[in-house]
Amino acid sequence: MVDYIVDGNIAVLEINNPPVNALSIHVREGLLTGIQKANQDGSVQAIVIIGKGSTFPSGADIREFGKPPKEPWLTAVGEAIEASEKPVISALHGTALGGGLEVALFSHYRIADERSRVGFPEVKLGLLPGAQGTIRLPRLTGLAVAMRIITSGDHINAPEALKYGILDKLISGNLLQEAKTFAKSVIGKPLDNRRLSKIAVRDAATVDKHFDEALAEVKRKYKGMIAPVNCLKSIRGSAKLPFVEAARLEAALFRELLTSAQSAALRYSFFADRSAPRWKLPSGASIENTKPDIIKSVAVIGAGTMGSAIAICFIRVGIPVLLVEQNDKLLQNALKNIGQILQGSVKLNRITADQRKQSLQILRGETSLDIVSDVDLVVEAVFENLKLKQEIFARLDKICKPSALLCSNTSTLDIDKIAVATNRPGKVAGMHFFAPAHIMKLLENVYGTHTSPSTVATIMDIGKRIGKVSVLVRTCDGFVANRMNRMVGNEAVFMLEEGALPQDVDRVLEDFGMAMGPFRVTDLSGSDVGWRIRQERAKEQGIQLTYETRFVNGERYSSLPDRLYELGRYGQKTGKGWYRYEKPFARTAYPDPEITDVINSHCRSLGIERRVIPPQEIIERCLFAAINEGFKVLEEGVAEKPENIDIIWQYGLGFPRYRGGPMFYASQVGLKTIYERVCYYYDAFPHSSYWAPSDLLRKLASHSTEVPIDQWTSKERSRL
Ligand SMILES: CC(C)(COP(=O)(O)OP(=O)(O)OC[C@H]1O[C@@H](n2cnc3c(N)ncnc32)[C@H](O)[C@@H]1OP(=O)(O)O)[C@@H](O)C(=O)NCCC(=O)NCCSC(=O)/C=C/CCCCCCCCCCCCC(=O)O
Repeated sequence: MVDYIVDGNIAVLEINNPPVNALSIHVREGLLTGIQKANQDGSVQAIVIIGKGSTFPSGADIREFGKPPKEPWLTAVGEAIEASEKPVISALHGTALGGGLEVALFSHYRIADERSRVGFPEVKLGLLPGAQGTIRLPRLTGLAVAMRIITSGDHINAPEALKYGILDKLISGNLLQEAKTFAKSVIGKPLDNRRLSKIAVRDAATVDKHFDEALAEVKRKYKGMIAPVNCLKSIRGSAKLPFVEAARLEAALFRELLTSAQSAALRYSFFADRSAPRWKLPSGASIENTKPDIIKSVAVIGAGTMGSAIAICFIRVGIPVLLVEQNDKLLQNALKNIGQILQGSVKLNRITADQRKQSLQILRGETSLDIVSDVDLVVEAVFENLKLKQEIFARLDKICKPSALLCSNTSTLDIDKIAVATNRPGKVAGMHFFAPAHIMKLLENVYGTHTSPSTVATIMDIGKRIGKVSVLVRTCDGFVANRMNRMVGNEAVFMLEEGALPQDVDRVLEDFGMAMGPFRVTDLSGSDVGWRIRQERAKEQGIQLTYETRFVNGERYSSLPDRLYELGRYGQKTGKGWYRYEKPFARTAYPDPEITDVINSHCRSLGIERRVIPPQEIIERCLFAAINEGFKVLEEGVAEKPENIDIIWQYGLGFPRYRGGPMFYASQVGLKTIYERVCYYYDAFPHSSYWAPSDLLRKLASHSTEVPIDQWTSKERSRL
């Protein structure tokens, strides 16, 4: 894993641990013996550490965290590097991250390919750079820059790193050759002034000021996360304490993080990010064996808010879009809005004015569907109504070329029911974007019974091309996101009937870490949307909904949201919803005594006695109900693995990454507890049938020891 090569008077330690040269145990051992050997070898006068392949080490081996640590630890390896009697030069290329950058900071010199990047992304794993990164970096960059780099986890490009003093020299040619030449030039020079442990933090006197400012910033930006706070405490230690004591403090703060639930969740999320887009169908077709079609042009049908935002997703990566809207006035409005949104992106430095211009050049608005005959992919984004969508798909089927894929942005409707309207069900799929579609990272791609593997491969591939985190799910009512989130919404409203207020429910869930509570979310999207869907469904079933309706088909129903709709309280767009806003479209939500009155009078009129609902009950009823549904989603094969569900929640529903997602959270709570509480609530609320415990959950909870999350699907499902 570490090759020891001597060339003249230079020893080269070449790290060879693909794909990212992670500092696994054998790499650490190899580096340590390499340093020792080079120091004992009389012919060697300088040592170069370099990575083979595409990169210098990109960090510690994340898979080793959570297992019993194996010596030598990285700190011991680093201390041997720094103590070397012969100069050690780290030669960086690719991404020198985390422990990789720490190896470089233990070295006496750092040179780097000019295209390389460095950084300490540990905070994103709920950790800190625990091999003295927090106490060495400030000695090079000063406190403010070190605090920013370490608490953000951002990558820094090589020229910037040179400017901050992290690097000594940038290389544009052959890195190894240049490293050897550089090494020769420093032979015999004093080393103590190159050993960071011997150098003071130059702006140590200002540490309290920097600490206070940075702490306020991370508490605002990374609410609820402990790692950024520990990073700052450790950096403060670097300025206040002698080096050895600062290192001891860093180790203690690192250990606290390493064993934290947050780090476990973030490390899980790191691998879930990479695993979720890897799709596999029950037929065996998968990302490994199926080629995507290349999409060169797209039509978006419907130029409402959603359709316009979807169009932006494509044009900003250079894919031409035909935006079709039957009403010319709406179309012109949409084109104007798209221009404005892109102008906003220019102002925020997300794109250049030139990129905006190029994007708009490949956008064309049309009022006739006939124009889409030649596109490779159609994304339909009209109102959520099955009959309307079926009509559009039947027409598209006739107009579009046979190879074109026809996709719907439906958020709930069964893809199979849309596909039957066409003669190409293999080329029909769901592409469920989340609002606002040009901002939200998630794309829930949906396959139906007849969707072909190549259609799946193509929608997953195009998702990646437009920069989305794409997760594949099988069609069902609401797919994964809306199907599970419906339980949160239902329970939240039922708790209003039983004693809570919108702000109580939202506060508890936001304190848990959710980006927004369910009532603030409803106000954002508009309660008229849900009202229309409920009315449609009731009409389909021949049911008349009234304020007195408490059960629909034997299921508990609350008419509270309907009362709000009737009062014209649609949410932010009308300046009133579950909250009050200063004016329509204002963002700040204020609790509204009028809503308290509406809820109280609703309860009085229905004879419901109100009670105090404790925060734990709010968490359990919203999240455990969703988790139980998540197990049903796994059991039915709607989602292939728990990571897919968790990634959907993180990127689509604002679930805190530092809790992993609802399924990972369930694994931390313990499946026995979840199962018992689900049974308890099913007993208490038999008219909410979603509380019926999932068979998979019951099975997994019955094991005497917790079944690890990576075994929740394959083994248990086959035994059901
Ligand atoms: C930018 C990347 C490097 C590359 O990106 P890309 O090209 O897109 O490739 P990916 O798809 O992301 O990755 C390719 C595959 O590699 C896997 N991978 C990537 N990085 C790692 C890694 N660091 N470890 C393991 N595996 C990794 C990835 O999963 C892919 O595999 P697969 O295809 O999915 O199978 C990008 O990959 C990236 O950003 N990587 C992560 C970089 C990172 O986060 N680095 C920091 C890691 S943490 C770290 O370095 C910490 C250092 C401190 C160590 C402190 C030790 C102190 C010891 C003190 C002792 C305390 C003991 C206490 C115990 C006690 O007291 O008892």
